[in-house]
Amino acid sequence: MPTRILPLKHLLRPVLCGEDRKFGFLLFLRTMMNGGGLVDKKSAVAGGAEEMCGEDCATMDQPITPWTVSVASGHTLMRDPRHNKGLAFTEKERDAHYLRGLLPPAVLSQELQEKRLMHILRQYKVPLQRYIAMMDLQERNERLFYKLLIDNVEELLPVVYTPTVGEACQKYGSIFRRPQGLYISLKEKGKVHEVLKNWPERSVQVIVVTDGERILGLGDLGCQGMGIPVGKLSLYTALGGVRPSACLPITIDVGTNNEKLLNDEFYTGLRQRRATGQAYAELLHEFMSAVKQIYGEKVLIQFEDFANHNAFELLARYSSSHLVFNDDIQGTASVVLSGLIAALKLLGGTLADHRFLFLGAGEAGTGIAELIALEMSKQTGNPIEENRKKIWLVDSKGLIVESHKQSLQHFKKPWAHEHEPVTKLVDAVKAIKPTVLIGTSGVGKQFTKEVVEAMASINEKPLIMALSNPTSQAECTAEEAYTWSEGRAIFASGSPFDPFEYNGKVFVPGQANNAYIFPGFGLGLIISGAIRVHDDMLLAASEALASQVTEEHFKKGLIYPPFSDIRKISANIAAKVATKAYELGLASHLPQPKNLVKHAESCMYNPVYRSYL
Ligand SMILES: NC(=O)C1=CN([C@@H]2O[C@H](COP(=O)(O)OP(=O)(O)OC[C@H]3O[C@@H](n4cnc5c(N)ncnc54)[C@H](OP(=O)(O)O)[C@@H]3O)[C@@H](O)[C@H]2O)C=CC1
Ligand SMILES: CC(=O)C(=O)O
Ligand SMILES: [Mg+2]
Repeated sequence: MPTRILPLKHLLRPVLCGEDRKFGFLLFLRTMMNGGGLVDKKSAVAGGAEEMCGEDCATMDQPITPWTVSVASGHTLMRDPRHNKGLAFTEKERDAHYLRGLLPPAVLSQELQEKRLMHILRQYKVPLQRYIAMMDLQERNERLFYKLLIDNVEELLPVVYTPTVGEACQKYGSIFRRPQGLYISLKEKGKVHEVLKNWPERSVQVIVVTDGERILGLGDLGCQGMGIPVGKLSLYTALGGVRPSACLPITIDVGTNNEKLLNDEFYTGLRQRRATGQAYAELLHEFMSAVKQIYGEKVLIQFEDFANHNAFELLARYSSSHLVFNDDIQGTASVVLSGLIAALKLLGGTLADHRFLFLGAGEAGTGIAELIALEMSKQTGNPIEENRKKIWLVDSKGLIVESHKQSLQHFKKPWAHEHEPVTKLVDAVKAIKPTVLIGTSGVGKQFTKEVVEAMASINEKPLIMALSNPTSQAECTAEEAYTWSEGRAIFASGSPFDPFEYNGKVFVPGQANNAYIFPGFGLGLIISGAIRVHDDMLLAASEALASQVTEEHFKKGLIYPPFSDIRKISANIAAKVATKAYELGLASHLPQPKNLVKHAESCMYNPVYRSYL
C-alpha cells in the first residue's frame, strides 16, 4: 500500500486551528511519535483522516480518544462539505486524492452541476422540499450550495430564507437530519466556554444568535429557531461574501412556552418552560463573556428574533462592551429608512415633510421610528424629540398616546404623543393622516380594504409597507395594496410577492427586508476591524442602499434595487459602513484602504471550486 507523505503545513494546520488546546499539541506529538514524523499511513487506505486507534480498537469496550489528523482525501474528502466537489473532481484530482473508483467516470463542471440541481429543485412543488434539498446540499457540497444561491438569488432566497425558513422552523423537529450550528442550553450553564470550544472553527467573525422566542411573526419556537441563525448566516456568505468558516449560528435554549412543542415527541429542545430573570441573564452573560474571550473583541454578535422584553435590554447592556447588532431593531430600521429615502424621489418632499404611522410598536416598529427621527435630525438640525412627533405608533391596544404613558414598556414611551385614545387602525389612519403606513405587528391581514382605502383617499401615492414575516403574517398582500388603492400604492413587504398586473399595468413589489442590509453591514464591520456599532453606520448603510436604486427601478415603482445585484450592493454598503467606522475612530484595520468598495469586493468569498493540485 502506498504511504502518503504529508506536507508539514497539512499536519500543522489542525494543530494550529486548536492552538490554544493542549489536545492539539498532544495530537501533534503523538503523530510524530506514531508515524515517525510527517507520515500518514492510513490515508492511503482510507484516503484521509488517520485514526490513531483504528477501527478495530474503536469497537472494543474500553475508553477511546477519537484522535484524528484531518487531512482529507479519498472517501473522507468526498464526505467533507467544505472541500467536496462531487462529480467536478478532475481526472488529476481523482488520481492525486485517492478518489478513483469512488466516483462514476463522468467529470462535470460546476456550471453543469448547478444546472442539474436547479432542474431538480424546480421539480419540487412543495417549498419545504426545496428547503430540505438546499440544506442537504449545504451539508454535502458547500461551494456548490453557495454558487447556486448566489447565481439564483431571487429564486432561492424565498427557499433558504423567508417565507420557507419559517415553516422549516415550525417543523424543525420532524425534518431534522444533521445538526447545524451550536446549541447552548441551560444544561450547559457554567460550561459555555467549553461548549463554544467544541465548535471546529477558530477564526469566527460573525455569530448570529437567537433564543427562539420571537421567530419571525410565528412566536416562540424554542430550540427550533435554529433555522433562523443558519439561514441568516447563509445570507452573510451568499449576499455579503463572509466566508462560511467565519460564520457561527447559535441557539440558546432556555426552554419554551410553546405548549405544542412541549408536548411534541419530536421536539429537539429542552422540555421545560422558559427561564427568565436571573437564570436567563446569567446564561446570556456567560455566553457573551465566553464569546469575547474565545473569538476576541472584533467578533460580531448579531441578535436575532429575541422577544422584545429581552432584545432591547441585551442590546443596551452589551453595546458598549461588545460588537453587537440587533438585526430586528437596527437592520430593519436601516432597510426601511433606505426605502423611504429612495421613495422620496416618487413622493416628493423631505423626510420631515412626511407623517408616519406604524402598526406594531415592538423591536422593528420602534427601531425604525427612531432611525427615521435620527435621520430627520441630521437633515434638519431639529432636536430628535421634535421629529418623533411626526411618527405615530399603534400597538395591540391602539394608538400610543400620552395618557397611557405610565403603563407603556420603556421603548414605547418616546412615542406617546398628545392625542385622544384611538383603538382601531382605520380610525388612527383617519385621525393622523399619515403619508406612510408601516406594518410591524407580526399579525397578518391587518391592513384591511378600509385601511388601504383610507390611505388612498388621503394620499395620491400612499406608501404602504407590510413588513411582517413570513408571508402568512404580512399585513396585506401586494395584490390587495395595488387593487384597493386602484394602482396608486407604492408597496413593499418583508417577504416577497410576485409582480401583479392591475388595469393592464404590471406592478413589481419591493422586498423591504433586513437581508439587504445585514450582510453588507457585517462585511463593512469586518473589513474595517470595527470594535463597536454606531447609529451613524446604520444611516450610512441606508444611504448606500438607497443610492443603488436607479430611474429604471423607480419606473417600475420599486424603492429597492433587485436582489440579483446584491453582491455589488453589499460591497457598496460595506464600503460606506467601513468609511464611517474609520471616521468615528472605531476601525482597527489600519491604514484605511484607499478604495473601500474594491477592497470589500476583493475580500468577498467566492464559491467557485478551487483546484486541489
Ligand atoms: N421585514 C423585515 O426585515 C423584518 C420584519 N419583521 C417582522 O415584524 C414583525 C414584528 O417583529 P417585532 O417588532 O420584532 O415584534 P414585537 O413582538 O417586538 O412587536 C410586535 C408589536 O406588534 C403589536 N401587535 C401585535 N398584535 C397587534 C395587533 N393585532 N394590532 C396592533 N398591534 C399589534 C405588539 O403590541 P403589544 O406591544 O401591545 O403587544 C407589538 O407592539 C414580525 O412579523 C417580524 O417577522 C421583523 C424584523 C425585520
Ligand atoms: C426578517 C427578520 O429578521 C424577521 O422577520 O425577524
Ligand atoms: Mg429577525
